[in-house]
Amino acid sequence: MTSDPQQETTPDETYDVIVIGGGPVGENVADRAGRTGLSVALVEAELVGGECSYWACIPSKTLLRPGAARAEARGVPGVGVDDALDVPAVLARRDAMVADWDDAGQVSWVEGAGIALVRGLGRIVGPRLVEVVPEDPDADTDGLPRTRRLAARHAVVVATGSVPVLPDVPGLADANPWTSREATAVDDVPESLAIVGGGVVATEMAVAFADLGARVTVLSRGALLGRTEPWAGDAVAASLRDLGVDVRIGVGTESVETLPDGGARLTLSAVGSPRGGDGGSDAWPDLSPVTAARVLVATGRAPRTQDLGVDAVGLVPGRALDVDDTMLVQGLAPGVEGGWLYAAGDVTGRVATTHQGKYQGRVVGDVVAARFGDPDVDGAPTAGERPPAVGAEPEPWSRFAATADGVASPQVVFTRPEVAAVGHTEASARAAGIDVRVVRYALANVSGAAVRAEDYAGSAQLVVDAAREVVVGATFVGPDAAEMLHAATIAVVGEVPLRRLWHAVPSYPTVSEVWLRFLEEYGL
Ligand SMILES: Cc1cc2nc3c(=O)[nH]c(=O)nc-3n(C[C@H](O)[C@H](O)[C@H](O)COP(=O)(O)OP(=O)(O)OC[C@H]3O[C@@H](n4cnc5c(N)ncnc54)[C@H](O)[C@@H]3O)c2cc1C
Ligand SMILES: NC(=O)c1ccc[n+]([C@@H]2O[C@H](COP(=O)([O-])OP(=O)(O)OC[C@H]3O[C@@H](n4cnc5c(N)ncnc54)[C@H](O)[C@@H]3O)[C@@H](O)[C@H]2O)c1
Repeated sequence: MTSDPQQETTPDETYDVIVIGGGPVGENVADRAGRTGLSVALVEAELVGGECSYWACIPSKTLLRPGAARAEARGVPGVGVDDALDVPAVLARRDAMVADWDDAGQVSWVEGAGIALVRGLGRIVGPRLVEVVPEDPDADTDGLPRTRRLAARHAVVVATGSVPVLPDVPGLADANPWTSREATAVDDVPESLAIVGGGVVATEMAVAFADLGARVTVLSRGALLGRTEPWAGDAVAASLRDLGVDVRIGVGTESVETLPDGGARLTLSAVGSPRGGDGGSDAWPDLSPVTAARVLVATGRAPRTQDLGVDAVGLVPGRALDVDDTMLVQGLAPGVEGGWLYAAGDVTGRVATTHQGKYQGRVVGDVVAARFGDPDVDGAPTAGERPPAVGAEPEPWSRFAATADGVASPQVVFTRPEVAAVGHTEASARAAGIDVRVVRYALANVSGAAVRAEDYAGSAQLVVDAAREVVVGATFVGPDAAEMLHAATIAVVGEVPLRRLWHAVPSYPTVSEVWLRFLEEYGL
């Protein structure tokens, strides 16, 4: 740990606030932190816009959209659709959506917002001190020093995101496996793809690559989408099989052998009990080896703190940055002054979605802006509001608290069917000691579904706190379930009593009419 780096290094530049990481979260932090007149530097090692814009949300959803549009058209007689997708056109649209991996557009937004962009890899070298070096050691620094020492007068906010985890499977690293980066940036669709993992990346990429014409195998240790309702994961497993994907549940990857043609052969073993999580047979899963042109590893992500210098302030590299609800980092070493280090987004290990990270970014941006700037300055959103003292509990649901993280964060998995969920699952509500009542309804039974498609299939569920008669969780599985989720998020965050929801009349004939059915089923 650096004893007193302030005396050891003289900063080259000083800002009020330094944000490390210019992904969607860091951009939001920087924007809001500057709204009370503070000067803000945004340090970005790669592309401004982060993983989400170039290798995650945007390219993956762009690759998934054509198959979804085709399926939707097929559900309506009279609409002619080709069987195969025009793969070059799909990939060209993906390229356009990621701006050909050029961040000029985002940079111009940063500059327009008055934020100083510092390109390079940031590293904490002591309280409020950050060193920045080029990510590529051979890069031309345009006359600037190779190492720039930045000082923050008030705060450093870490928004460095996460990195994929590669499991320690013999031979896997030698097989040159893809992570989501290579999968979302694909130029040549492989003839076959073996996906290790059964979570969000695995299921979304399985649909996308099956749509693009690859022969896909999914190798999952447990039920698919293990953090959602079990019936939602089962529906995705069934639909993947309908798409021709070989879904193996309850299998582990023992070893990987690289084949002379560059492909790989994966040897499998059984994990856990014989019955997979897909509601299927009692038989052991198929453990025959899998051969594929490519392997995609989708076994989760880890907070990106490994090379961040957090040990300089007593934190453990590689671990998530633990934060309170104002996003202030906890656990600095005794003797290191506190109150200046904040974090938001994937790096906190709280929730790994862009929208929730951006929400945390707005919270921490407002906390920093109000704590260290003039919260009442013209145009500041914080006018008239005061943040809690450092370390004090913020008022829940105030602008200075990320209250929704624990109880009301939404997520959409853009598989076919889509899985959209917010708040508690039935199991997590029971574990939290809530007096749970569950209402399930088949979406095909509402008129809007029949109008929408001949073969509309889907299911939806509310988890109700029966003691308070409020919704604490909801899951929608079906075509365009994504667009039905926000009503549920509002009901959960607003703790709207069911008796008041009765007066929120869904339009006819929409699939959202399921809200009326929910309440009728509940007994209203
Ligand atoms: C394949 C895939 C699909 C996804 N799809 C969705 C989706 O549809 N919807 C959704 O909500 N979420 C989705 N996610 C999750 C989403 O991408 C993340 O939650 C989101 O990107 C987190 O934002 P962030 O700003 O915290 O981190 P990131 O987007 O990872 O950005 C962090 C930035 O920090 C930079 N950085 C890191 N370390 C340093 C350093 N030391 N110095 C300087 N810069 C640094 C990085 O270069 C990067 O630009 C997906 C994830 C994956 C992998
Ligand atoms: N639409 C979205 O919102 C979206 C899309 C993609 C990713 N993301 C986010 O990105 C993050 C990463 O996604 P992900 O799918 O990589 O993680 P995940 O946590 O969703 O799934 C990881 C999967 O890998 C399995 N696994 C873990 N270790 C393994 C091992 N050693 N061997 C075999 N299997 C193993 C797990 O059982 C699980 O099925 C997620 O937290 C997710 O929220 C979000």
